[in-house]
Amino acid sequence: MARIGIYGSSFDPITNVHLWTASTVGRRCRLDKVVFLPCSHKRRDKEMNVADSHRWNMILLAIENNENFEADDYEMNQEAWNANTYETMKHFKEKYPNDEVFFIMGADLLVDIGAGKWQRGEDLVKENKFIVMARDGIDMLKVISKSPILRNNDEGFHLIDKGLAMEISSSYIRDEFAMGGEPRYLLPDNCYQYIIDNLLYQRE
Ligand SMILES: Nc1ncnc2c1ncn2[C@@H]1O[C@H](COP(=O)(O)OP(=O)(O)OP(=O)(O)O)[C@@H](O)[C@H]1O
Ligand SMILES: O=C(O)c1ccc[n+]([C@@H]2O[C@H](COP(=O)([O-])O)[C@@H](O)[C@H]2O)c1
Repeated sequence: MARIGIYGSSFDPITNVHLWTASTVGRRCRLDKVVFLPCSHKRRDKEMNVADSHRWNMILLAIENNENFEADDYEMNQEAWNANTYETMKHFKEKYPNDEVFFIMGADLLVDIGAGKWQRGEDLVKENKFIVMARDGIDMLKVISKSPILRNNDEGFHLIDKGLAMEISSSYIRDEFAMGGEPRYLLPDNCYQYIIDNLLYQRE
């Protein structure tokens, strides 16, 4: 039985922190693979800044030399954005029926699920396992104990403190490109070059 982590994000663009957190979690939780799952541009709660194809191509470039990393375009291929993580996890548990599947996320998302902001949040928590990475300023145990949705299902949460609060956000990189800055060392070289070649994240 393999252990598989599903890492969902907009990856707009993928950054070195996405890669570093994926490899840290992979090692610490003995995952056989981490699946990078970009969300669809049809998502209603967040607007994407470049086409799905660009976000997808950059993920492929970023993970090309790591045999434990894979990308999956399941959410990008959904007809409409009726998708949510509950349905996505159902899909992956069906795709890997003999394996153990985890959803990987930062503690900021634990706060959102606990506050009831996710679709079918209670079912999601009841029926799935999560690897939750600490983020500065968030007390994960307190978040769980204070949320009725989370506290009665807390055996599904594997809490990880990466030991280093490295923060590189996609929005910071986008802003740097838009303002003529130099975010070169915050993302893989080939992704940086892809952005330059395709004139992405430029000022309007
Ligand atoms: N430094 C970090 N430590 C732990 N988890 C992180 C870190 N950065 C991002 N994550 C997690 O990665 C996932 C994807 O986050 P997201 O795509 O919003 O990243 P982002 O780079 O902050 O994007 P944006 O700036 O566009 O909002 C979420 O689960 C988030 O909690
Ligand atoms: O299922 C939901 O209701 C839901 C609400 C917000 C975010 N998510 C998922 O959480 C992951 C990270 O989201 P975000 O906002 O950090 O890009 C991504 O895989 C999203 O599809 C899921």
